Amino acid sequence: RLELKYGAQYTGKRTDAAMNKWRSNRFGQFIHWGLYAIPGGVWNGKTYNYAAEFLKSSAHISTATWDSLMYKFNPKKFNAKEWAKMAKKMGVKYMTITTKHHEGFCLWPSRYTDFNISNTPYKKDILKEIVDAYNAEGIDVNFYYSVLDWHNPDWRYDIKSKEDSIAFRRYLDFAENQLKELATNYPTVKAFWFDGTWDASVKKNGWWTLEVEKMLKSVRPGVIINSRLRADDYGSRHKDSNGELMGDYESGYERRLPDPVKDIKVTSWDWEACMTIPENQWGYHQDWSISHVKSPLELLEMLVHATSMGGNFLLNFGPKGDGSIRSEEQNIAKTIGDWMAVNGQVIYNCDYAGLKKQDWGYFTREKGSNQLNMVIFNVPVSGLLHVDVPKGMILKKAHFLTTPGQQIKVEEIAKNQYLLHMPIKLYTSPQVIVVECDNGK
Ligand SMILES: C#C[C@@H]1N[C@@H](C)[C@@H](O)[C@H]1O
Repeated sequence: RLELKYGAQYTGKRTDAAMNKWRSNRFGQFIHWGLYAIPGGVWNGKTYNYAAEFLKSSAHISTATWDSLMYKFNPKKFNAKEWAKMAKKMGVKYMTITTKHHEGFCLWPSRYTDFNISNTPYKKDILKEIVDAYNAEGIDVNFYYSVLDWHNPDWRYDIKSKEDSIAFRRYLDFAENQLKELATNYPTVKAFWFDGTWDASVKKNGWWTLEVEKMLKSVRPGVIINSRLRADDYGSRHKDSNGELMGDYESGYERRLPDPVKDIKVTSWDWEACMTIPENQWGYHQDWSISHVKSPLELLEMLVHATSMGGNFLLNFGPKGDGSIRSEEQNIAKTIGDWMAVNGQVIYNCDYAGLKKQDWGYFTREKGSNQLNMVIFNVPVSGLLHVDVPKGMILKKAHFLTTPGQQIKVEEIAKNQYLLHMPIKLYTSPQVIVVECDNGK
């Protein structure tokens, strides 16, 4: 093992109340909103297919031109309470919002840069409106913060000279001041979601990433930090040079999920996957016909998949520049919310059940419960659901979550092997079967 000054500060899962709440939340809404929402992936009449929040670089727009978008940011259709109500109905328990994305524009009236909401026609502290509206709906709010900052002249992609080092040190002080400002002025914030930390300049300053983690945890005790902030003494990210996870949960799953067999080890630490609805658009893009757009059922399966492996699922929304939510996103929120209203108990406060993955779908288990949840996406033509159980576990009774009075036949076919007999019919939404187990302990 290497002696590290800036490596993991602890091993194993945090078990304090704040982390237990973060874990039990399971389902979150990501919101990417900034100046990039105004052009929405189109510049001078040309549509750029790459992620809309990267339009400045895709269309080779100068910083001066891009930054002047600030004078156009005036979301007339913005209504924080409507956003929060939609999120509540979708069934999310937390929301992570981009306080500052790579463009450097701040949704809050930061005292450390003029490139912020107070200098837009909107003027008001829009971040506070959003935090208050979501908190009022009982939804926890987390802050996304990009360390990468295209606006700040002290930002550096690498440190190649004394001048770079002096400038970047100024930048790190600026960023730390902004983070302290966010943690101080928005006291209900529950977690910080760092991004834009992949460049050599940050990897060469692992000390700063630990200093920021410690500062935030002292300003806001219990606050949760993602692994993406962290670099160790040797520039190793997410996991330190001894292979230990840094921060409080792994946040490397971006637009992908761990494999239920090959990546089963993720069940031993906390993690979160963040997901776009189109293939790769985080900020609002005017034209979603340029790529596949995931259906509500595809996204619902990803949520269940994440829960089944002990992870959180953060589904992204990209509000328009006028503050409205596009109809496709509203429809997805409604469809997922309708399912969650009936079946949310197999997601919230649920975790990896410890059983072998089967083709028909996913197992989840509520913490401390002797009830096994089976979420079925692929009904076998035989109607027979195969279940391999760990030694000592006995499956007793089963029924659909929604019809507790109708038993489903549970047939033991061999040692630690069962078949559940599902009525053969057309199912048009994921089915949930709950199974009473005897864990033999
Ligand atoms: C690349 C990249 C960024 N990481 C995602 C979470 C989005 O913020 C995207 O712009």
